[in-house]
Amino acid sequence: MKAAIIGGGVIGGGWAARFLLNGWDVAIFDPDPQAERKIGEVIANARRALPALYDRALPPEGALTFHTDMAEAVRGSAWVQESVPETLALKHKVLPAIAAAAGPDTIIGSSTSGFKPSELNAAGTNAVVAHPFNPVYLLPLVELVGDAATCARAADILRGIGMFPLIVRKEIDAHIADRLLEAVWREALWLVKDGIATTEEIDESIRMAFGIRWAQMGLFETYRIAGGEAGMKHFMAQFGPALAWPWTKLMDVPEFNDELVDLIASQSDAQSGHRSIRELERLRDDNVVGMIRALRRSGSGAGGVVRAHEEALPDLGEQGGLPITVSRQVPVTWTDYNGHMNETHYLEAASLATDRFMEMIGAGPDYVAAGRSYFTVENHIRYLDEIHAGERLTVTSQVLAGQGKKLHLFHRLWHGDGTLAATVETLLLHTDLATRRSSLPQTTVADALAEWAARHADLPAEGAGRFVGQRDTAPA
Ligand SMILES: NC(=O)C1=CN([C@@H]2O[C@H](COP(=O)(O)OP(=O)(O)OC[C@H]3O[C@@H](n4cnc5c(N)ncnc54)[C@H](O)[C@@H]3O)[C@@H](O)[C@H]2O)C=CC1
Ligand SMILES: C[N+](C)(C)CC(=O)CC(=O)[O-]
Repeated sequence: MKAAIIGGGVIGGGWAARFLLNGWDVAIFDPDPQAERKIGEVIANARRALPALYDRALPPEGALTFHTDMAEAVRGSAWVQESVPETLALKHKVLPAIAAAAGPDTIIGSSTSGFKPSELNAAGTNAVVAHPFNPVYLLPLVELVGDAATCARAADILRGIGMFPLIVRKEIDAHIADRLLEAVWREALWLVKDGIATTEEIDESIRMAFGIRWAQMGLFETYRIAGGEAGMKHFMAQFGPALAWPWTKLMDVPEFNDELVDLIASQSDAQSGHRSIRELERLRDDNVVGMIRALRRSGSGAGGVVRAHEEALPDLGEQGGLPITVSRQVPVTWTDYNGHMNETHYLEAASLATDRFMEMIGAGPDYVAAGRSYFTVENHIRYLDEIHAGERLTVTSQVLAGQGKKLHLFHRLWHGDGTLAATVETLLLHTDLATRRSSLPQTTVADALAEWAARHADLPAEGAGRFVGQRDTAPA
């Protein structure tokens, strides 16, 4: 599949990374002579961050091309994303040119932060608003506004690249999220202009409290809890009167002049000017990845979107007659001060492979919830090669023995180029979770395991059965 990105700035670069890292070919048109460098830097950040959200590898990256002719970039694309600056006159120039080169089924999305589809399409085009959030390669939300059938097709494509389409029921200036953000932004500008707070103090008030709350429950669910046991009704009764109090200056907008720009910019420089924008982007990305990963566990918000996307990724398949039990990219957080994957994560990869193998024999989460599981009693790890951040790591699992209470596995950790990086030999015992003692597995599990053991019995397992300090013997 091919996507064309028209305008490769902050948002276009993010869209390019999102499509590319999900296996789409991406063609870019942007007249800025620096566009290729800038987009390259955004994609480098995305390669570091996006795969770290997943426990499985994303599809192989697509091909990235840059074009000096917009029609050439657009031709053959299933999706074209207009991301030129936010002026209606420019969008009116660019959208008809895109439409002229696009196929009849091509989805044309506009990243506009605030224009309505009826305004964008005044010249007879059929674009829908596909409004993303920065960084587009990490944050899932895309507000879709426009023709219902096109939005439904667009939503399917966006889910396929790990995003969360929110179809806006009626067109309105600034859609949903930007209306909320604009309200906070206006209040913040007032607070700075009136000398109530600095830019830094306002940021502290957000990140130390409601910013964390909003990421996992939003506004209404958060306030429902704030109503105590009586819930939302009590919350409304207590704080409803504040609507009539001077708690907001929303429509009383501060005058936008050089004085306001200089005031905000100088405080922002004092607050964050010691770091480059790319440094700040990496800090933001690491924090966002950590938060979304934490949300994966409960499936709340963006964590649920990543989990659903991961479950829809293609099956892992086989390698050399053995099942692939892990296929993932190595996150930066798995590396250490020696600049390679830390020893603990070799075991983590093997442990994930064991979990997957347990699922394959019918001893997955439901079996465990019913009171039975396998406990590891011994591991032997051979560290054969360094593994680096960003690499695609594959684990294959071989059954060495699988009778009675015993499950003896031999995991091989492979580099992306197919060379061996490590082996982990694991012995597990089937356990009754109520008594915490070893026990026989249920027949269905025992049968499935016996089948795998028979299938793997004649396969070589060089390096298995070794002990610490054992010397390599010369091959015969
Ligand atoms: N920056 C943000 O936080 C967000 C911006 N948006 C929307 O995304 C759109 C783009 O905004 P940014 O990426 O922030 O702007 P930007 O200024 O970073 O990038 C715009 C890019 O468009 C290129 N460009 C200018 N004229 C062009 C033309 N005729 N054809 C092709 N490319 C052209 C520029 O060279 C530049 O690289 C706007 O509609 C904006 O409202 C949406 C969500 C968030
Ligand atoms: C400031 N903004 C209106 C361009 C913001 C957005 O449109 C979304 C975002 O990423 O905050």
